[in-house]
Amino acid sequence: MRSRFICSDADDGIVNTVDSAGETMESETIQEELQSLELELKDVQGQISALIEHQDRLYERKSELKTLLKAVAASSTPVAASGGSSSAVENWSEPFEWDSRADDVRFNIFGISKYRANQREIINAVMAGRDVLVIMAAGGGKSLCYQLPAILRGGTTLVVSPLLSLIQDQVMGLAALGISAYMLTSTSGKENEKFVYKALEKGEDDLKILYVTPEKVSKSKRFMSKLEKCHNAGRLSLISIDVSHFLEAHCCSQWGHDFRPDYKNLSILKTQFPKVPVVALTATATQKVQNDLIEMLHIPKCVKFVSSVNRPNLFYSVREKSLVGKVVVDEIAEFIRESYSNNESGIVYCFSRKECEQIAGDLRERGISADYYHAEMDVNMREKVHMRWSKNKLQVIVGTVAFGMGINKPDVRFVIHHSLSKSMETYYQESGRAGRDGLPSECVLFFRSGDVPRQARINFTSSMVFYEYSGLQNLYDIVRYCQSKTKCRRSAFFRHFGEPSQDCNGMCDNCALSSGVKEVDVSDLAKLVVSMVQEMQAKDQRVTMLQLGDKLRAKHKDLSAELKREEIEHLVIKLIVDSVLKEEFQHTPYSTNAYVTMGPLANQLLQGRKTIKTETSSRQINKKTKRTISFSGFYWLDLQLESIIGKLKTEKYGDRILEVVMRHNAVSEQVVEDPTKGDTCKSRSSKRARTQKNVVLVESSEDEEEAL
Ligand SMILES: Nc1ncnc2c1ncn2[C@@H]1O[C@H](COP(=O)(O)OP(=O)(O)OP(=O)(O)O)[C@@H](O)[C@H]1O
Ligand SMILES: [Mg+2]
Repeated sequence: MRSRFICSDADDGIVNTVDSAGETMESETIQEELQSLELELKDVQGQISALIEHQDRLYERKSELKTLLKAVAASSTPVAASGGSSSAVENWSEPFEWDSRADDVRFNIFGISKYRANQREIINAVMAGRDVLVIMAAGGGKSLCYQLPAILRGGTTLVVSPLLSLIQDQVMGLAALGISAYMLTSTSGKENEKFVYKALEKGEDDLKILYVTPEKVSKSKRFMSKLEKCHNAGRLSLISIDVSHFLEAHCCSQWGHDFRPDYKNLSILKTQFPKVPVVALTATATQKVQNDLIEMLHIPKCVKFVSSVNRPNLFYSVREKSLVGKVVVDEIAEFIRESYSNNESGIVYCFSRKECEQIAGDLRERGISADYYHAEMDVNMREKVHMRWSKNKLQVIVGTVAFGMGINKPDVRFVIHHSLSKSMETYYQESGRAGRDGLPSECVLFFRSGDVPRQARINFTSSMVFYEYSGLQNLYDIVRYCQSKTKCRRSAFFRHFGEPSQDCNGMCDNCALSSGVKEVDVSDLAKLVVSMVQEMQAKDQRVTMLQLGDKLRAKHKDLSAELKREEIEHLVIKLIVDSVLKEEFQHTPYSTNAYVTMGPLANQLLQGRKTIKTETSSRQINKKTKRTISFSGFYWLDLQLESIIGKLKTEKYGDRILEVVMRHNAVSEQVVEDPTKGDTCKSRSSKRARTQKNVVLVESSEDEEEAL
């Protein structure tokens, strides 16, 4: 019988029981229990910190949603139509003494027959000497809002614009209209600089509009002293600041946005020239960013005009991206050939410079006139490609997102994303390069779950750690946009920009095509995935999304039969987006690895308190059907009709014309629906002709009766 005595170790209160045989059997079991306790404690502490982090996110999201709610409430009251931050409801739509002069300049100099939404009101507020903040969709017509007053007000208008290529575009465009517009930038040469400085100082030469970059204002003392002279002589009549791209490219997020340093110094313009009206313009800005902008530019009393972010003429769609690169390029080439065979201009955005060059070459091999454009190219080469494309000598430009910022081509008919963008904001801006002339255009995004970690990794280099959370949430917003097979694509933009939802008019794939989408409960499979991550985490093993998929299929042979790799990837990404799993990044000097770990809601799923459902769709977007449906909807034809035969005739004859077209469409659709009949290429060409004819514009002619 073994005697036992007890020694108590007062420090940590652990009681050691020691067998008289000197052997400490229990202590081993106690040690083991202690170890598993330590492990479990570690796990629980991990979960607690994850839950606290998740709680922080929820608080942030809650305050963000409250801001959105205020914005939505504000935008539904009349005063907010102009969003005036001034107390009194000012009516900028009433007649003003400059109306006839403004109409004359608008029509005879700019060749514009009528104002678009908000343009006249904005021009009136600027002419009345008010500071103005303009939020207007890409292609909405912001430039007219300061260029027209620049002519009416006399003196010199200073325009601060973010990008050299935008400035060149604008100066060229204005010079072509006979307006004396100049630029003062790193590339504008000594002669030009001499002329501009003399014109600022003396005022003898006609200097209507002067374009500079934000750097010029914040860095050049000489420039500011010349501008002072112009102001002191009473000739500085207006300051326009194009604040699109004022956010750091890497984090367009209302949580962690940061202004480009040179923009922060622009408040000097209002401080130095308090009486000169400032008009700030951008395509997108959430409520919070708007407030920060007003503060940054020192225009607290400005009148705010917030137009809808809606781009009714754009058809948004998401396509599944094949694992095989060649298949993706074939699909892109076929889409362009099928739908845009008349050399209509388009952009293909790629993830990296290498991909740009590869895809441009592949498209050329498939008979598409395409070339690439990225920041590493020699400047002249880049200019040449941009020029050829602008002059329609090149149909498709294949660029990285850097390209999007510099172009103003109004007739871009399609924007294709070969990979997903980094956020809803950037996707809105990049896709917004399409259809700036207001005519129907298409925005297609090729989505594959495997691209998500790549996008996340590339965006979150080590210097990005601070923005990691907000940047990730932004990336997950666009992943949700891509993964949904039922939610209207447009509504994702309204939600992101805090705007009440508007009717899509069938101008997105999820609205245009019959549903045929089913929800499937995949909670059991999700539990297998999460348990596998849990086991590996317990053994301190890290796993990437790809490795997880392979391990799962290796472990559950029965699964691998019916489950394709991309379906597992799709599920893992969905679990990450739903906070059941989490992406963690390990930054090394050479690369950033994205690992999958347990998320804050993992246990809810494992304990059966959460279900996971994915959407499967039997529907295939038949290119032709989609084209016919999307572009023959009454909405879009109505839109075209009005821009061709004007509002009055559309109201008078529009329905009858649409009826005729829809009747033709119905015929062409039957042919489209059963391509098996006869020789498809023959019927396709006759289909194309008919489809093309029906979608082609109804020419405006005096004898409308003829067209019926
Ligand atoms: N009232 C109008 N009627 C017809 N076309 C217009 C009108 N106003 C502007 N446009 C044209 O629409 C196109 C886009 O205008 P603009 O470049 O000013 O857009 P934007 O709002 O600056 O876009 P972004 O945000 O992309 O810079 C231009 O070709 C311009 O001439
Ligand atoms: Mg613009």
